Amino acid sequence: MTLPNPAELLPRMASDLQAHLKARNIDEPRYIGIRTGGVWVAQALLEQLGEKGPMGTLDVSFYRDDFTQSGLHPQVRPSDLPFEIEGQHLVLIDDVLMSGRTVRAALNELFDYGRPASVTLVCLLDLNARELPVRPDVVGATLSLGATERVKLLGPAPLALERQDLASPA
Ligand SMILES: O=P(O)(O)OC[C@H]1O[C@H](OP(=O)(O)OP(=O)(O)O)[C@H](O)[C@@H]1O
Ligand SMILES: O=c1cc[nH]c(=O)[nH]1
Repeated sequence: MTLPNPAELLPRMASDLQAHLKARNIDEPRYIGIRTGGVWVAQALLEQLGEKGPMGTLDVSFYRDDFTQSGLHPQVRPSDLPFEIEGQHLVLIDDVLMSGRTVRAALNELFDYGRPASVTLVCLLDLNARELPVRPDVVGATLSLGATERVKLLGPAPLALERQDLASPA
């Protein structure tokens, strides 16, 4: 399986996002990346869009539905949302969409800050393996992996995708 080069996906993602926002008359959305990989994609996307406004970052660790099983990861950092959530149009950005559970956790966290006017979801990769009714509005590429295959985004710059096989010894 050949993995796409994120740099080649970003220009179309940026133009698809612009078209999506324009169709909904959304002028000044607030951009939020999900740590870790989603923040790197958000930074690259904002650069592509020529957007200089503040970007929020979300760490959804405390909101994960497997939190009690996985415990607290040593690298958990607070979320940083340098703008109001209430009434705003949000663009939520992540690197990979697999089960949809990370996005569910992100939405729960965001709604603790306020009631946004809308949330647009952007993902670099959709792995076509959703367990929840979560679909990206803008997607870089869709891949179907084997049962033991995973992809990892390396970053922050340059961005690259790496294939991993859970069945192979580390
Ligand atoms: O749709 P899901 O099944 O929830 O999977 C998608 C999530 O998995 C990865 O996060 P991870 O927790 O590995 O963190 P990372 O971004 O720090 O690699 C990825 O960055 C997505 O956020
Ligand atoms: O392959 C996968 C699945 C979930 N999250 C990732 O980052 N990669």
